[in-house]
Amino acid sequence: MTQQQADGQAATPTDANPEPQQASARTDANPERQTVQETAGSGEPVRQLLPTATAARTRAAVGELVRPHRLLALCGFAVMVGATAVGLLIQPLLGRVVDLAADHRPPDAITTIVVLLAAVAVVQGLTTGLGLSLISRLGETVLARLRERFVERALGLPLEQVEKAGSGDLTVRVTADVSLIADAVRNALPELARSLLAIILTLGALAVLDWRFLLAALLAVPVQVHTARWYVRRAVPLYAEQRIATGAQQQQLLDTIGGSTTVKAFRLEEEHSERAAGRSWSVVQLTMRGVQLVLGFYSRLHVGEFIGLAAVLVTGFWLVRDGSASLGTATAAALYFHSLFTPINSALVLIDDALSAAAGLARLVGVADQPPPEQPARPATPRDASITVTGLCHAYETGHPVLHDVDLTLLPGERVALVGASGAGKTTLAKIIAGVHRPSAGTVQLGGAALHELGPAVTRRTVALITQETHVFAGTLTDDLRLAKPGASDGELRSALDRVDALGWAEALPEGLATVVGEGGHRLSSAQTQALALARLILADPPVAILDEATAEAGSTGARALEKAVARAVDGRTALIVAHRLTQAATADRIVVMDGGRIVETGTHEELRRTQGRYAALWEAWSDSRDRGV
Ligand SMILES: Nc1ncnc2c1ncn2[C@@H]1O[C@H](COP(=O)(O)OP(=O)(O)OP(=O)(O)O)[C@@H](O)[C@H]1O
Repeated sequence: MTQQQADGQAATPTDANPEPQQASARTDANPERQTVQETAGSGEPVRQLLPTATAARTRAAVGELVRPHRLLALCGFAVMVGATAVGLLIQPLLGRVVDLAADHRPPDAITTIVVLLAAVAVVQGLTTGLGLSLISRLGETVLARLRERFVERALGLPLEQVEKAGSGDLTVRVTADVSLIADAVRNALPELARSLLAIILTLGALAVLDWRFLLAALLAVPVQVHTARWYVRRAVPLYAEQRIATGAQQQQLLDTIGGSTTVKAFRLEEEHSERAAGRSWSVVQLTMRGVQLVLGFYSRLHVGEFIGLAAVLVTGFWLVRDGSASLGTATAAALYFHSLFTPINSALVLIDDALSAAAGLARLVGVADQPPPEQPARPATPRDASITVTGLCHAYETGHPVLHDVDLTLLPGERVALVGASGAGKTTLAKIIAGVHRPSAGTVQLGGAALHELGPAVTRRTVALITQETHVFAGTLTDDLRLAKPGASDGELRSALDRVDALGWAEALPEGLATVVGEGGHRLSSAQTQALALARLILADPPVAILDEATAEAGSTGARALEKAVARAVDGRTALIVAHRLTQAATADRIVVMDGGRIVETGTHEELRRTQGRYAALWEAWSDSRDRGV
C-alpha cells in the first residue's frame, strides 16, 4: 500500500500470526512469546527463529514505554485536537462566502471572512507544527528506549540461540525492523494520528451543520470498512510471508557469500546460485502480489468516495429546497465530506505502515522481552586465578555430544596448551570456560566459584577470550584500545602496544595512534588485528586468558612474532591456549591433548613425546610438514 510497495520494493510484514506457506508458528511455554520454526523445505536445516511477541504483549510493551512520558503524550494529543478543530472553521467560512454571494452582497462584505480565513490558516499551521513536534519527540524517545533494550538483550542472547536462528534473523531485526519502526514513528504514526483526528472531528462538524449530512456521509462507511477488511485479510498473511521470504533470502545470501570459500572448494556454486535465485524469485512473486492487492484496494475505495459525496450533495439539494439549510451550509457540508478524502485515504494507507511497524515491533519486543542473563544476587568473588572443569559434557544438537566428561584443572598462573585434531572439541571447551556457551552438564569454576555464582559481569572481569574473529571497531586506534580500559592514559596504551611489539607499526600509521581504523578507516592486517587484541587483553588485565587460534592466521614468521607477543600478553595470568602451531604448545607449562571430545593425554612437551602417544604422533607429523615447508 505504501509507495514503496507500489514501486515493487521491499516487503513489509504484519503483526498477526498467520501460518504462511514457508513457516509454521507455534506458541512456546511462554504465552507472551511465539517461537517460529522456519521449515524451509527441500531438506534445508530447520531454523528456530528468535521469539516474536504476541499482539497483546506488543501493545503492553508500547504502553510501558509510553507511560513515563504521559504528560508529553497528553500535551501532543491536546495540541493536535486544537489544531484540527481550528482547521474545521474553514468550510463554514467558505459556506458563508457562498451565502453572501447568493444574497448579492457587495464584495467588501467578505473582508472579515478573508481575514478570519487567513488567521485560521496561520493558527492551524502553528499548532499543527507544535503538535507534530511534540508527537515526534515522544516517538523518538520511546524508540530510543526500545532500541536500547533491544541491543542490551540481543547482546545477552545465548550464542546457541542466535546460531540456531541464523544470524540473518537478528540482522533483519536490527536493520530492517528498526528502520521500519523508525520510519513509522517519524512519518506514518503522526500522520495517522492527525488523519484519525481529522476524520472524527469532521464527522462531528457535519453533524453540527445538520445530522442528515452526517447520515449521508456515513453511507460511504460500509464500503470503506469492507475495503479495509478485504485488504487486511489478504495483506496480513501476504506481508508475513514476504517478511519470512526476505529473511530467508538474506540468510541464503549471507550463507553463500560468507561461506564462499567453502562453496567454491566443494563446487557448490551452481547449487547455491539456484537456491539464491529461488529465494529471490519467491520475494519477487510475493511483492507483485502486494502491488495487485494495493491496486484492488484503491479501486474499491474510490467507489466509497463516490457514494458518500453523491449522498451529501443530494441531501444538500433537498435541504436547500425545503429551506432547512442555506446554500452556504450545503456547500460547507460538501466541502467537509470532500476534505475527508485525504485523511481517510491516508489513514487506510497508513494502517498498512502501522501494521508493518507493528510486526517489526513485535519482533523487537520478542527479543527485548528475553530474560536478561541471570545475575546472582550476590556475585561470588574468585579466590584465585585457577580454572577447574569437572564432568563437562556438551552437545550443540541433542543426541550429538561433542564433549564427554571433561575434567581439567589449571593452577593460578599456569600456561596450558590445548591441542588436538580438528573437531576434537578444543574451541567448544575454550568457549565454555570463557562463559560463552553454557555446558549441557558439568561445571566450570574460576577461582573456586562456579560461573553461575560469579554472574556475567564478574566472569567478564575474570576471564577474557581472544579468538580469530577479533573485531576492529570503527574509530581511532586509541578508542579501540580504550574499549578494554576506558580510563587508560596514552602512556598505558603505548606500553600495552609495546609489550606485544605493536608500537612500531602503530606509530608508523598515517596519523599514529590517532589513525582511524576499522570499517571505512585504515585496514589492519590480520597479524596487526591479533596484536591489537593482545594489547586489549593487557589493558583489560583479567587474571585468566583463553586464546583460541590467536596465531593461526599469521604466516610463519609473523606467527612466531605473535607467539612471543602471546607469551608476554599472558605473562602472570592463567592461560589456556588452543595451539595449532605445536611450537607454541612446546613452550607451555603443560599440554592437554583432546580427541573426540575427550582429554586423552596431559603432560609437558618432553613427557608427552617420551610416551609416544597421540601428542608424539602429532608432533612428528607437524615437524615433518614443517621440515618439508608445508
Ligand atoms: N555451533 C556449532 N553447532 C553445532 N556443532 C558445532 C558447533 N561448533 C562446533 N560444532 C561441532 O562440535 C565439534 C567440536 O568442534 P570444535 O570447534 O570445538 O573443535 P576444535 O577442536 O576446536 O576444531 P578446530 O580445530 O577445527 O577448530 C565438531 O564436530 C563441530 O562440528
